[in-house]
Parts: sequence; C-alpha cells; structure tokens
Amino acid sequence: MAAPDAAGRLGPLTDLVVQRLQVSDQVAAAKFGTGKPIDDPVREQQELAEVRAKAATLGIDPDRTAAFFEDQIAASKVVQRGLFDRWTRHPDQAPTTRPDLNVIRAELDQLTTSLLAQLVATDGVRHPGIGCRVEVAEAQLSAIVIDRLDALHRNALRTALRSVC
Ligand SMILES: C=C(O[C@@H]1C=C(C(=O)O)C=C[C@H]1O)C(=O)O
Repeated sequence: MAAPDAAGRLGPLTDLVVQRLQVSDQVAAAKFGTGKPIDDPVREQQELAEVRAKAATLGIDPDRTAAFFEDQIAASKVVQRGLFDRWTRHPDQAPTTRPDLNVIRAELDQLTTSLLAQLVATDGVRHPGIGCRVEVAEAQLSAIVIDRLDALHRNALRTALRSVC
C-alpha cells in the first residue's frame, strides 16, 4: 500500500516540504566532518534568483515565492544545525557514509520544480486568513503523524510553513 499523504488542500505541498527536510538530513551527512559550512550564501542567492524568475513566468508572485523558499532554506539549516549538534554530542549516531553533495543538490533542484508547481496549484488557497491557516494546520499535523517527525524536524516544518498563507 502506498504511504498515506498529508491531508487537505495543502497536503501535496506539505509532503514536498517534508521531503525537502528529509533530504536536508543527507545534506548534513554530506557536510559533517568535512569543514564545509552549513551556510552557503552564494548557492542560496542563486536559488532565490531562480525561483523569482520562474515565479514570474508561472504567474505567481515573485516576492511571496522567494519568501517561501527563504523559509525552506532556513528550515533546512535548522535540520542541519540540529543534526550537527546531535552527531557532535553523540558520535555513535553520526553517519558512517558521506553522500555526494552535488547529487543531493540535484535532488533539491528537482524538489524546487515540484514545489513551484504546487505553489501554482495552491495559489487560490494561500491567502492570509483563517481558511488557509486551518489548511496548513491540518496538513502539518497529519504530516507529523504520517512521517513520524521528531522534535527537530517538527521545528523545521514550522519554519518551512510559516509564510504559506
Ligand atoms: C542545502 C544546503 O545547505 C544550505 C541550505 C540551502 C538550501 O536549503 O537550499 C542552500 C545552501 C546552504 O546555505 C546546501 O548547501 O546545499
């Protein structure tokens, strides 16, 4: 049976947001112990410029789209910092293999394309107001249960969803 998806009209968007957080575990594993910093401002600026340009061609608001992706980046860094801290304090939990950061970044780029498509699909839902906030709450809570998110990933999810409405 396929895994159940997050509930409501923002469920598919939230599933992608959670996937991006899960890929962030791999980013942390790629960087941990290499001296590579968690923050890469050049890559971030490239990503944000790209989503701004794509938003314009897709007919969604470039500023709101960039704000959403800024939150995805901030959330990824919440995960990475949390895992660096966990693995430093408990070296037995640290990853024993190191994924290739370039491969993982290509996965993140694919997720960006899917996320943009979901931002387009949910444009009519994502207005400030109670209706949108209820949809976010429903999708968020169901994703937490379905994906069994720990406290670190729940915190990151809150950051990732803060500007959806
Ligand atoms: C994910 C990475 O780590 C950070 C988070 C980024 C993101 O979420 O897109 C981009 C650059 C880094 O500041 C990465 O280096 O690729």
